[in-house]
Amino acid sequence: MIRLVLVDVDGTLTVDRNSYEIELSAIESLRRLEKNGIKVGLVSGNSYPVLRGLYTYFYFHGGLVAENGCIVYYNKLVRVCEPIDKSLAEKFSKIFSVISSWQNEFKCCDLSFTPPTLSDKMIEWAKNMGLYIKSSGYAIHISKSQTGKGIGVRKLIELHNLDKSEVLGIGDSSTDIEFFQEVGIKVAVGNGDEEVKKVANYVTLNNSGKGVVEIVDKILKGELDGRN
Ligand SMILES: O=C(O)COP(=O)(O)O
Ligand SMILES: [Mg+2]
Repeated sequence: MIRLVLVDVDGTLTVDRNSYEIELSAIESLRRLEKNGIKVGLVSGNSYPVLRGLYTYFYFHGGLVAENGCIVYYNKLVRVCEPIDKSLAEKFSKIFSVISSWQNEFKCCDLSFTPPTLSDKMIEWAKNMGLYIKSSGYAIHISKSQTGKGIGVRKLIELHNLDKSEVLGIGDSSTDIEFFQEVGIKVAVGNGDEEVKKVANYVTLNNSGKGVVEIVDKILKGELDGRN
């Protein structure tokens, strides 16, 4: 029985993968889940203040995982990663002529940069610095420990006292692969990265936010957890 649905933000709740426009029908759909007793949570590389704001006003109650797994909130705030040296934001942006996100001021452990294109030189630099580097398709992320959304999702599910089989996750990019390893039912949106679709139990026909609407309908009809 699905008791918790965890949703990525950029590229999954938006109208498309290169957009910051929230697909409002996806929010309305997820609210229907909550009305049917299935809590909804957010999982993203965005900072805690951004995610807490979205979570509050979307009126979801399943908690959140911010900074690509490093910050977890569900009735209480838990930091799961080691803090990063914030001076790396300026260093990385100078070396690779990328823009340090305004959100980095409000982050502890995961720093993000645009444009999101990861180069071999960046990967080599991160390796030499002992840093973890990845791209969500919206931003490049560096962090100190081998973070990834999975460690935050595991903590959130623990705070819910649920089994992973009771949790469904929806995502679009390679940063959602670690997330998917911690949930029972893995859903990739139709326009998601090929590597995410490969590990998904289900790929929506629709893209991004419309894909969320599609999967919510299936959940409410009991089509995804063997109820019919
Ligand atoms: O890259 C980001 O900061 C946000 O991306 P996500 O919500 O898809 O994790
Ligand atoms: Mg995403």
